[in-house]
Amino acid sequence: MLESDVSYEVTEKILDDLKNVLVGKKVQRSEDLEKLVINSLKKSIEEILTKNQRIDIIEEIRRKNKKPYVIVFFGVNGVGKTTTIAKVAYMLKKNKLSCIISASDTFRAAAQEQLSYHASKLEIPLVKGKYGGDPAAVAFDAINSAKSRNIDVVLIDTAGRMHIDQDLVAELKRIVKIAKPDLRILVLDSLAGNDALEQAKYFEENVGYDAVILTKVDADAKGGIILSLAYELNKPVAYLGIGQDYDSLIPFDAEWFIKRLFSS
Ligand SMILES: Nc1nc2c(ncn2[C@@H]2O[C@H](COP(=O)(O)OP(=O)(O)OP(=O)(O)O)[C@@H](O)[C@H]2O)c(=O)[nH]1
Repeated sequence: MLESDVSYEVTEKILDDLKNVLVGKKVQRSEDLEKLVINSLKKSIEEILTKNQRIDIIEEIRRKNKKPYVIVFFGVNGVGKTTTIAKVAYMLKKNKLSCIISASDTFRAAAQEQLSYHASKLEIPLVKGKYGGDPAAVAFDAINSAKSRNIDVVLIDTAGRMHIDQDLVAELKRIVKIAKPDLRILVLDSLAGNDALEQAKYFEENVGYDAVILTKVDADAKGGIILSLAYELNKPVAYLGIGQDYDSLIPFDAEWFIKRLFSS
C-alpha cells in the first residue's frame, strides 16, 4: 500500500481494521485466510472512499440552478489544470450546458495561448487577460459576459501555484473572493505521490476547496492519494484524468479504484 502512495496514517487504519477482523478467528485453510484478509482490506478501503459524498459536476449545476454557475480550478504548476478545464468544457457541451472560459492565468503567457487553442477547437468563448494583468478582473469580466449572454457556466483557469508562493496564493484568494465560485476544484497530479497530499493540505488551509480532480491516472500511478484525501482531509475525488483527449475525464468510481489497487 505504501508503494501505491497510500499514506502511513491510512495504511495504519486499514491494518487496524484487519487486526480486528483476524483476532480470535479460526481459519481452516490458507486460501480462507487469504480471502478473509483481502475482503477486510477491500471493506476498509470502500468505507473510507464512500465516507464523502460524490460530486457530479453536471448534477451540481442542474441542482443549484444558478446562472452562471462559477467553477474555479487551481493547483501547482503543470498538474494539468488547463487540460482539465478543456475536458470539463467538453463534458458540459456534451450535456448541453453552455460555458465560457476565463483565462485568469495572466502569469504564464503560453497558458492563454493553450486555452485559446482549446476554446476555438471546442467552439467555446474565452475571456483573455493581458500578460501580467489582474486575474481577478478577467474572472469578473467573464462572469459579466456570461450574465449578458445567458451562458450557463464560467470555468476559471488560474496560474499554477507552487504552494509555497505566498504572493500567488494571496492572488488566488482574491480571485475566489471576487468570483465567489459555486465550486472550487483543486487539481492534483497522481504522479506527485505524497507530495500531492502536502499540496492538498496546504490549499485546504489557505484557500479551501470542495473537490479534487486527479490527473494523469493513465500513467503508472496507483492513486493511493485518493484514500489519503478521503481519510485525512474528507475530500472527495470527483473525476480522474486518464489521458490527453477531451473525453478522457471519468467520474471517480470506488469499485474501479479498488480493482486497480489490487491488480498487482
Ligand atoms: N497522460 C496525461 N497527461 C495529462 C493529463 N492531464 C494533463 N496532462 C498533460 O500534462 C501536461 C501539463 O498540463 P497543463 O494542462 O498544461 O497543466 P497546467 O496545470 O495548466 O500547467 P500550468 O499552467 O503551467 O500550471 C500537459 O502536457 C498535458 O497534456 C492526463 O490526465 N493524462
